[in-house]
Amino acid sequence: MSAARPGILLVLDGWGHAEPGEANALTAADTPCLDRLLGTPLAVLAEASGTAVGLLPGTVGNSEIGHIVIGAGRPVPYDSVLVEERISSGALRSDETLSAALTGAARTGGSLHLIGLSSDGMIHANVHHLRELLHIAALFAVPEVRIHAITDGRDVADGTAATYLETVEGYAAEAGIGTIATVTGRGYALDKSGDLSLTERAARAIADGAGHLIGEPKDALATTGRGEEWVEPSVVTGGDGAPVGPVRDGDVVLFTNFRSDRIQQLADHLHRELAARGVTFLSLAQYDTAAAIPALVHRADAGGGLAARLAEMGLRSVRIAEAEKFEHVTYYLNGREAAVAPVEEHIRISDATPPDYRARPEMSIGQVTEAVTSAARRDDVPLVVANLANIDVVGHTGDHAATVRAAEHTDRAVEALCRVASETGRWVLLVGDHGNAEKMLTESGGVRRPYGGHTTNPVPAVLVPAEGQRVGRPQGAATLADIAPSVLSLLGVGPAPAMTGRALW
Ligand SMILES: O=C(O)[C@@H](CO)OP(=O)(O)O
Ligand SMILES: [Mn+2]
Ligand SMILES: [Mn+2]
Repeated sequence: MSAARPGILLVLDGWGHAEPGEANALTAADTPCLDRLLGTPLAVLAEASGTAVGLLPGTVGNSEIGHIVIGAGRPVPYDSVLVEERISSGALRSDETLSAALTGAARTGGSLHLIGLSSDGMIHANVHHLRELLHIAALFAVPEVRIHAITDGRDVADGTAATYLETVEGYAAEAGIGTIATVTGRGYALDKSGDLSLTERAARAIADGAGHLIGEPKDALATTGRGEEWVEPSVVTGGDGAPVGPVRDGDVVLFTNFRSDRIQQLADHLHRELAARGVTFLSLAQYDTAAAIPALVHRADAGGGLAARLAEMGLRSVRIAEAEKFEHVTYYLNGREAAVAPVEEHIRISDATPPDYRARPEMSIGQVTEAVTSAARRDDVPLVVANLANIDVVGHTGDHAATVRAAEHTDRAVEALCRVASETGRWVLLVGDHGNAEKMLTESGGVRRPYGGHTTNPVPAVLVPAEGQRVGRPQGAATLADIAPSVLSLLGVGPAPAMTGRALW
């Protein structure tokens, strides 16, 4: 353990590692500061995807599990793994909550509505889970199942939604039950910025069958000029031209995303309207909704990590991020603990209207940098934790040039913060939470497409020691589980008992 020094933990969101190449926006960018840091012996590559962080093997990393594991100091089984286990073991078929709801629907003639992201991006959902859910609905003789498909274009390449809709229709045909009733882009249905005008468009299509009327589900894909994330809320109509599946009193609604943060806004919006009409609400995994929606699969405990240790030792930390990543440096880093410990201060840099990030790759990084600087200048704050969102958020646009600029803005911010750290006797630990911008192109069937999704690549983790601070070189393989023990060691504190990671420096 090194002598205690205050520090700054900087999460560069979406900062993955890959060899230089046409797809790599990070190596294409002019980033002299980051390049220098990555060239020091104190830089290491850390695993941030798959089983190293509690995901299924070969699954790309994501911000939630990335920040959960950075905070926990150990891999934590993610909701996708827990859902997968309940489905593949067949246990979901005998789930009491689900059985009661479906038995009720079969008895009263109610419909089951399945609402979720229709892709296998494995960040928010897995469309293949519908196969089991439709099979279970058939087992319970539910009279009809309406599928409200949400198109992706963010976790998976654009131009793939038609394939996923076909997959859903194939599972419905195989189960002998299920019709796609609405098709809506995730930009509307999975908004998390609080823009309820977007949520309302999705809710009107799902709840009332009000939206762009279409004959076939795939007809919805022609409604967008800006990628499948923005397919207009569309309603499939039957031969008589009437919508095939609005929610009616006494129906059952089951949300099929295993990740909460983006679907919870729609879930709460629909619950406010429909629960009073005797509609039963369920979610496949546990959600952080205002409404109490029974979950079929419960979360693993992610507590007992960095936040608990800092509170135990009375070490104050200031957490800083833009709105897009604020929950990540607070709620998720704290192990999905909503209570704010007395030794924590949270600063949310809120951007009035989320612009088209391609036009503003700098986002609000200037304000974030200012907030980190003023916290670093305080001597009652041993730890400042911040997330620089640009590389991931702009990376999700799939726009290579904009992402290069986002990386360059990030580089200038890191350079400024390293200078502040040096002036204030602090170390700086930089780490990615998963990859994104190092892969901006994908290829399938010989066709190359822009790709804004995450990767399974390792992420850089690099320490800039405080003036005169003696540290060791990282040895052996590293994962995100090693970050919390490293931060605690640099603060002169031992790891929390539950931590399986180790101090890298
Ligand atoms: O934007 C999101 O919701 C996901 C991608 O779907 O990214 P992240 O895990 O970085 O939040
Ligand atoms: Mn992220
Ligand atoms: Mn992301």
